[in-house]
Amino acid sequence: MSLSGLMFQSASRRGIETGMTDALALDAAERLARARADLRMGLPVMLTHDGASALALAAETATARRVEGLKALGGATLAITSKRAETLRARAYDGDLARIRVPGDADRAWVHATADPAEDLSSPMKGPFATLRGEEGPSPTLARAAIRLAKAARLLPAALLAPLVGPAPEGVVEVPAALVLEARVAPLAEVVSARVPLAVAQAGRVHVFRSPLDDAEHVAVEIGSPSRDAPVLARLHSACFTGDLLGSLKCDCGPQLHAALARMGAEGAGVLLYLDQEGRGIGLANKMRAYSLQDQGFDTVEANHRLGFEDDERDFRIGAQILKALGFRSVRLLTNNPAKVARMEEAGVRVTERVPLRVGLNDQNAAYLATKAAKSGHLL
Ligand SMILES: Nc1nc2c(ncn2[C@@H]2O[C@H](COP(=O)(O)OP(=O)(O)OP(=O)(O)O)[C@@H](O)[C@H]2O)c(=O)[nH]1
Ligand SMILES: [Zn+2]
Repeated sequence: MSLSGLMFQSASRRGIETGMTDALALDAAERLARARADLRMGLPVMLTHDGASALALAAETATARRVEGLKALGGATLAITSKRAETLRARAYDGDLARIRVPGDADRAWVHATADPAEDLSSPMKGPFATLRGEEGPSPTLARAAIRLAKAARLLPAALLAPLVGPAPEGVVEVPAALVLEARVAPLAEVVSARVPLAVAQAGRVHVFRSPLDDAEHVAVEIGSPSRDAPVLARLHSACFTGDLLGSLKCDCGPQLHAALARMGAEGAGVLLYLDQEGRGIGLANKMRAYSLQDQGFDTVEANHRLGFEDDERDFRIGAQILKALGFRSVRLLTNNPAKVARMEEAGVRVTERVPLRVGLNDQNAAYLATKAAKSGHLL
């Protein structure tokens, strides 16, 4: 019996009116949250589109039992991004993604090895891969939604799908693909703010923002009492656990974070957004996978691609939304990344000045910074 069926039955048995049943039904945000959590746990989700449905598992968390269960439904497909397909030399007929026909003898190890580039160099004999085109298998829309959910769950961007006829199996959450693919900016709301005196300025205040659509927690650090009527000195800093907390020498994040705060302290005013976008939006585990690939000789951009990600998976509209929520309309932006300036302007936050932030260059990160300059347009 489906989950919604269960809820309906227990509610009606107790004579509770329809209003209560409605109150128990999952809304769009809850469905997405359930789907992300379930994929992380290795559970399947049901995706629907245009009258067709598929069961989907994240390749990374799929257990042997569930892989076999999905294959038993007939015609299992592994959906990967076109970036990953390039590395695997698999033909991508669907633009941004490729649907690989899962061979009859493929097991969990095959699924993992196809999704995860960790062993690409040590076992290069993967494939050849037969990819689907057109009407074959689960539609590109279903496959795309499954990959998008895996990314949102901070897993490897690959999903195993099998066609499903009939209602959702017991306990499996049903999610329309359109819900996943609709490009929406998370509606952020401030949860709380409190005074935090900082080394760089006694007058510090930390604001915490959350969205009902995901598990992210973004922070704004306000220094002094910046005027809302003039451009504020601002930094959009993406979380970097290794650089910000551990003092990693592989990037320049830690020194940038501290230099930005110091400058705001010196000017007596500013706002630093600490955005929950670890690893340019791919999450810490995937960033560490990228680091392993970098130790095999790939640069920061190539490593992202081999994993199946774009160079940069961040959504800077989040930063713009927080600035606006705090009442700021224009900024002097501390960054070396022209894309950040462009994204702010597009999102309706005026950037009156780009303030360069050149700190933290060392022997270990020189190649990383050079790659960002050459491939991602960063200004040195
Ligand atoms: N995927 C990936 N992420 C990385 C790597 N090195 C650092 N990062 C992440 O890159 C992000 C850097 O963030 P920022 O410093 O805000 O952004 P930026 O694009 O470098 O721009 P500015 O610093 O403003 O010039 C952080 O989320 C880091 O965790 C890497 O090799 N791979
Ligand atoms: Zn970093």
